Amino acid sequence: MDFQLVVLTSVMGTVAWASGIVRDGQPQVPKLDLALLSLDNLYRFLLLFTAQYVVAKLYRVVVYPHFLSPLRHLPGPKDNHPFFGQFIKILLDPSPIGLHKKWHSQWPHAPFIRYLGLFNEETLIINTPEAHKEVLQTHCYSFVKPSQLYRMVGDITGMGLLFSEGDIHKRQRRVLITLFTLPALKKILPVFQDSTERMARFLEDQLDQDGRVVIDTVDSFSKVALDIAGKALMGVELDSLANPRSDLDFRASFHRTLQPPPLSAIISFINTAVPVRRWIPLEANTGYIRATQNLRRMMRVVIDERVQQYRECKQRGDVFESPALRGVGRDVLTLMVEESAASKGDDGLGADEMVDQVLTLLAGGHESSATALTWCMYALATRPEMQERIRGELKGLGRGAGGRYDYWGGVETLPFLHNFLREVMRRWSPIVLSLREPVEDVTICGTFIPKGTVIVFNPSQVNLCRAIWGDDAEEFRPERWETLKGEAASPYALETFSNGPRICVGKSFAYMEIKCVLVDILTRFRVLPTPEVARYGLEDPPLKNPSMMVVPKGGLNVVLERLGEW
Ligand code: HEM
Repeated sequence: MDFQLVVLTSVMGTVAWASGIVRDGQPQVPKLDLALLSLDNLYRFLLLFTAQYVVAKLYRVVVYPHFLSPLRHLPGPKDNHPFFGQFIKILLDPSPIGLHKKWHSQWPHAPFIRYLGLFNEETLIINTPEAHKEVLQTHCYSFVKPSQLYRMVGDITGMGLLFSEGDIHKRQRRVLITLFTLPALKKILPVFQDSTERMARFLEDQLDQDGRVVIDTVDSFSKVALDIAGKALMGVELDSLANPRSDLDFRASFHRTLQPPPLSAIISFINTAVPVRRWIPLEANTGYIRATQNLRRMMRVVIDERVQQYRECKQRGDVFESPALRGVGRDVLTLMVEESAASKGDDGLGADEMVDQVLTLLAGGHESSATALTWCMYALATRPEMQERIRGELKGLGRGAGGRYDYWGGVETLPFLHNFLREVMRRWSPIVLSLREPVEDVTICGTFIPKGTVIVFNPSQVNLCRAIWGDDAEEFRPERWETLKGEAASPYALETFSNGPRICVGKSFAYMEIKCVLVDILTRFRVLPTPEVARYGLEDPPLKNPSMMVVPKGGLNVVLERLGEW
């Protein structure tokens, strides 16, 4: 914005200077010179531009945040770098949420904590349940996702539900929410069960002579969750998807975008603050761009085929089933195509919109569910008594046809399993943060927030708050969910899936997926810590930073051991 404004005023200044509107400080009759594009005028322009740009930046970086901003008195760290604020400290911290947590413990009751980001950009962290409620629910549509957030993941998702705003968001949400209702999930469940059973059989095949296998949970569950998502969201075997014009198949492209190599992750981190993506010719960056373009092309092929197959099937008067899921169940894309075909007026989704939506669901759901599964495995490996408790609950359930547990009347109702999972979600919220900015000046919990201020929504800020969860907030204690009291009983005390009109659309889908995986693992294997994990004990392993997910640095290995009869 500053840049455009300064260019405009510099052009106007150059014209005025060159054509003699102002000379010796006196206004003159303008005399337009046809040779405006001369070298002299270029020097004049550069002079005016540099002078004005430096003044504008000094104002933004030094004067406004330190002396004029109405937010400058809010609580927050003051040990800022003169130009980079807390940016470098956040980047170099051992945890992506470490400094946020530290500031929260210093100011637990402040609705917002203010810190300065890159070039001293003022940033507010939502800090209390009340402030979360106001931003995410009461004033939800007074806030939008800022361009920084789009630059984090928008290359992958496009303008799907995650980034649409206002009436477009409400319309898309109406369509997508129907795909995650209980009847829809019941159609999707067999696809999950099919996939998780195949995963368990695959793991059994990997066991050594002692009946053991070591798995890197981060890597393995990322693959498992992507397989499940491929089937459950798109009705395809991901290994069958490739782009003939690229050496990266779907899986590799997805991996390249969501788990980038370190330099690529750093470029992505910088790109959220300053849009440098287009200008960096390094392979670490161009590889990322190629991978995102590749994903979109492959997705478009799948969707065009699905729409075509659906139309042909309807013309024949048959019930449509995705070819890869015949006799198994339904996938979200098919439900989306059916819903769009049946919808009246403008509610249906076009093919481009479907590409955005499916990639949004895939990006929104895959890595977050995989990360939650990693933390489940970590919790189980370090707390064997909890494995036994879940097995004990499963023992009480009967098995139906094909040896499968009844899900809705059985697995879904197991209290300890549910509390275990809720505690995993609280203790290790997979998502590091999301962003908002107000589209107009707003006052939230008595704090005046000017339009355009960057607002950070970090679920762990309330999930781990001692004032809400007690002095043992950092402990992993599923039992706490049996008797929630006071503020902990409020839905705003747990922000892992957000709240309000933009609450995660895939929350029940994620719970169902994770429970299916846990059941298949815990009924076949004992989960044991590797010596490295045993060394961490009940302390968290080191975390990856920068990262969009709260995930162990360099992976996290556990041992799966054949269980035998139990
Ligand atoms: C453990 C797993 C998951 C976690 C922790 C999680 C967390 C979240 C959070 C915090 C948001 C709010 C983001 C924001 O407002 O900026 C969100 C939104 C969203 N999530 Fe999830 N999610 C999970 C699984 C899923 C799954 C499985 C899907 C899809 C299949 C999904 C799809 C979405 C979508 C589409 C949105 C945008 C909703 C909207 O803006 O209306 N998520 N999720």
